[in-house]
Amino acid sequence: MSKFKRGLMTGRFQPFHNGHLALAKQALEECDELAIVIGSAQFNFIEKDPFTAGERVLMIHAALDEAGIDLSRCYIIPVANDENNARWLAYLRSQVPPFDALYSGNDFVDHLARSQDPSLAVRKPEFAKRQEYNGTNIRSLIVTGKEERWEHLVPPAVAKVIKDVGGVERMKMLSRSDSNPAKW
Ligand SMILES: Nc1ncnc2c1ncn2[C@@H]1O[C@H](COP(=O)(O)OP(=O)(O)OP(=O)(O)O)[C@@H](O)[C@H]1O
Ligand SMILES: NC(=O)c1ccc[n+]([C@@H]2O[C@H](COP(=O)(O)O)[C@@H](O)[C@H]2O)c1
Repeated sequence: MSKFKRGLMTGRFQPFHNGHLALAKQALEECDELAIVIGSAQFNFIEKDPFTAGERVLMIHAALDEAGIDLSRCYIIPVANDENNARWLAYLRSQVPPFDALYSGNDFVDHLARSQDPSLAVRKPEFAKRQEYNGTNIRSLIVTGKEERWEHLVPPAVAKVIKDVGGVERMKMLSRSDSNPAKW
């Protein structure tokens, strides 16, 4: 029998990389089911958040499928941010199926969750190659580098989605100050 009925992991997944996949596998070893929450779902087409929530759903679904993970055990749920951090956990619970374990290596998320429900189990990931498997690093390599510098850091299915949606060109465009509203 699993330790938990349903785990939840949250992240922006810009893009979903090998570290995220490792965390999903770790959670699925301990939980019957896993909810993967796509946070900051309302943001897209900006440097830090280049992909839409829908594109991130495609990435995660394809990566789990490619890894041979039983998709019937997984829920992929985009959730827009709530401006009120003090009620974040209650807000999150209103958007997702019930969960009894939260998987997060983010200290801020850990702090918010524990302060709002001291009984919730918060599980830390065993970080996989944190310097390389890191969204900020991967976005920077996509913008400045060639395919061989970033492709091995994401599941092959994710690299395909990034290319299919024109993600590389989009990110290069967003990095140029004249085409990025955030830099106007
Ligand atoms: N290399 C990794 N191995 C295991 N878990 C990871 C790894 N990188 C991130 N995570 C975890 O995945 C979740 C979502 O992380 P997040 O989307 O912030 O990834 P990130 O790569 O740190 O992104 P960014 O650099 O874009 O902020 C968090 O709980 C985080 O701790
Ligand atoms: N107030 C909120 O809506 C709130 C608070 C904490 C985390 N989150 C989300 O949880 C996710 C976790 O953050 P990391 O991707 O940085 O681990 C983020 O996507 C963020 O959007 C949202």
